Amino acid sequence: MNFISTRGNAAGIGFVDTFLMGLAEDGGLMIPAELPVIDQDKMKQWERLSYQELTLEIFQLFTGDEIPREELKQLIDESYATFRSPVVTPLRKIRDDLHILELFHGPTFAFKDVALQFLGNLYSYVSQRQNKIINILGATSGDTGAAAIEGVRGKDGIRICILHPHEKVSKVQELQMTTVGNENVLNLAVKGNFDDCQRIIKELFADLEFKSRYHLRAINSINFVRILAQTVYYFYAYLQLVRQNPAAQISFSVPTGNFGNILSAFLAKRMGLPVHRLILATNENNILERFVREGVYMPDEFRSTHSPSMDIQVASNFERYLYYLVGEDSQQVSAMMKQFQEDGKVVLSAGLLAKVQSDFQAYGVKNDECLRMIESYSREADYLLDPHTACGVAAYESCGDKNTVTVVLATAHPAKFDESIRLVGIAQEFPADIQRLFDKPQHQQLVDNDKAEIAAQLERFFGTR
Ligand SMILES: Cc1ncc(COP(=O)(O)O)c(C=O)c1O
Ligand SMILES: N[C@@H](CCOP(=O)(O)O)C(=O)O
Repeated sequence: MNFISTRGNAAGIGFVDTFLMGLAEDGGLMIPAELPVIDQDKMKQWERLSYQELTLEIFQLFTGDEIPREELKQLIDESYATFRSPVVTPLRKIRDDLHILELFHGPTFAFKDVALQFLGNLYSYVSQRQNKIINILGATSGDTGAAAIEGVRGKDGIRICILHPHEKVSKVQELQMTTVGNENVLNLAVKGNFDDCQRIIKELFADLEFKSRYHLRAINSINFVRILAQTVYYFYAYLQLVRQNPAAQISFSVPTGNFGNILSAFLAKRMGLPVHRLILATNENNILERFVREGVYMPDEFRSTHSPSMDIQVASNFERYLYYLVGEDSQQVSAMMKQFQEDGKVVLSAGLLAKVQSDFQAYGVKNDECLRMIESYSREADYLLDPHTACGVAAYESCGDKNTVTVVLATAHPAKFDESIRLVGIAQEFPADIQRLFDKPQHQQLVDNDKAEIAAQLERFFGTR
């Protein structure tokens, strides 16, 4: 399959080169030149596949013959062997109308493991097969960083540097990233917020000379392979539910910050997955909710919330959605992104806004509402929600269709966000893998919110062999 940039200046690039490229060279984001369409017959054949088998089928549509099927299968099997659940992403029924898709059974207890265990193995594979230098640069609000580090720590030929916002991630997230003692890992704690971290790495990726000198690779969702790996769990959840009830109409409520998680759902739907409704759940950093409600995409004041991983204003994958919204017209996307750079906002026409509102329902969850959800689901359903999942549940409660089936994505284990859980008076026991982090030494460097200082750190870390 060929991949192109949302801004039109990269064309005819294969799967592996797209994976290595991360951000497109024209500053846009890579997407498939044409999305495959999966018909109902194919979907029926997929109904009884395991998670790993389904991943193989979906990935093969995108990798073509660039990765031999047996080798791809091995990469996938290795990636999901680290999960604590044999079905990888189990569904829990709360009520007839509500299921929770638990995406947190990977090594770092967050949904990011689903894609990043695979990306880590794929980087190793490409590094060995093509003798490529793999220097990974990423930004995190907490979960991507931990999962990416876990995916590559100690792997030959790979180094990773992760920027996280200092004192704006949870204690467990910080420990997961910074207690890793491997020499191929560098943690930079930036005196800023996640948007600052993401802006700086995007600027470094956009500096083509710097990017090529240090062989920079991406693990954030600017890398299309991240998005692709996340489409699988939508198919898997849907197929499990229609096997039990073939007439079910199925919706998803998706906690979203960088627009990656819900973009995967949107693409799955474009590929033929019969999704009834897509509910976009945000927190008080509600730029995406306002976009769906008013048709104006404009960052607001940054807020620290009980769901810190979604404390994001500028959503990386928004540009990919814009591309589909404007009918795959890369010139229009370029013009809109230029407008965003110059005026700090994108304003939609009434026609486009109507289209957005037919694609998504959106709801921004207030801090107190998030806590109320955690408390009431613990008391009434005996289910402990993490605060991000609680946003997904609150969004469903507010705008879901109770006569159909909605799947809320549980994007993290509650133990990762004990600071928020404790606020509702719930004491939880940590899984042993989390508890043991508290006894380990931490490795991180505090840096200013300054691109030049961070570039100098990268030169030191990636520049030596
Ligand atoms: C726990 C958790 N939930 C939800 C999200 C939102 O996912 P995305 O940014 O892909 O939309 C994130 C990260 O952003 C996260 O870490
Ligand atoms: N919530 C994310 C933010 C980065 O998003 P990504 O999907 O682009 O990696 C995190 O946990 O870091």
